[in-house]
Amino acid sequence: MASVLELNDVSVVRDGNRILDSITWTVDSDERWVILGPNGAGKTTLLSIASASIHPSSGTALVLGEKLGKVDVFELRPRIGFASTALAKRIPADERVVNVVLTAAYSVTGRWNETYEELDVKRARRVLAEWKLAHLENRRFGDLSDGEQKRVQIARAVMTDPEMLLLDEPAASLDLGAREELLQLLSGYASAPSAPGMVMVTHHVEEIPSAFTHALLLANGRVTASGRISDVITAENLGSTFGLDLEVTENDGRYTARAR
Ligand SMILES: Nc1ncnc2c1ncn2[C@@H]1O[C@H](COP(=O)(O)OP(=O)(O)OP(=O)(O)O)[C@@H](O)[C@H]1O
Repeated sequence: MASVLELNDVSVVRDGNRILDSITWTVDSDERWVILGPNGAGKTTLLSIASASIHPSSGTALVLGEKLGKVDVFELRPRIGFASTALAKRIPADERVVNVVLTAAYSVTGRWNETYEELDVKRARRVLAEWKLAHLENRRFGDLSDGEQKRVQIARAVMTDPEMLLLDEPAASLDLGAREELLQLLSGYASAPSAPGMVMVTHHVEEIPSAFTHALLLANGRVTASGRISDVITAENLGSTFGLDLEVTENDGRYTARAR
């Protein structure tokens, strides 16, 4: 299986602080990873490397086989699907949902020209249907609920058939129904053989979609555990990562955690 991400001894230093410290990590195209860790652990910074948004201060990072620092990131980034709240904030509130998704094919937010290929429009509609958004295609993005907006962001991220999909806290701020609906859709997407390598950052084990295969735990910029999800999401590993005495349970690939 080809690797979509290969980090070797990667560190990121900002203002003299080592916010990522000697990370060595490989994501293969048939793996779906979740990253968990306390606030400030470095999760978003790690996704910034994976999305070719920043370069390591030291170490080497191969993204889709291309070495950061040696590759034109403007050619690399369109091959990566990325959904995050920071990106969503750049979507104009009055943009129609279908255009939010469609403009991904042109790597812009905000509709900028009226001549889209019919094929792209068809694909945007198919993706909207897959993410249960077809009935909202003509609504303004800013008028959607949080749950609907999150699904639109992911639909936009998968519109271009990315070779790697990165999701930064896709279920944050969702109510129980919206979270469960999103997790079901993510699980369905992740279990398709054609799905790309995936990495999702979350704060809660309850937000891990059941089809996810691997987990990486981070604390203070360092990896505290990584590997197959059932080996990593344990009371011992999460307890030492979060500095808590925890009880962790698993049921059909879904996890819960509580302080003891
Ligand atoms: N450009 C920067 N300059 C200085 N410090 C930074 C910079 N970017 C991030 N940091 C710091 O690095 C640490 C890791 O930040 P990061 O956002 O990656 O953590 P996180 O695990 O995603 O946190 P959260 O769970 O709160 O979103 C934080 O202490 C943050 O303040």
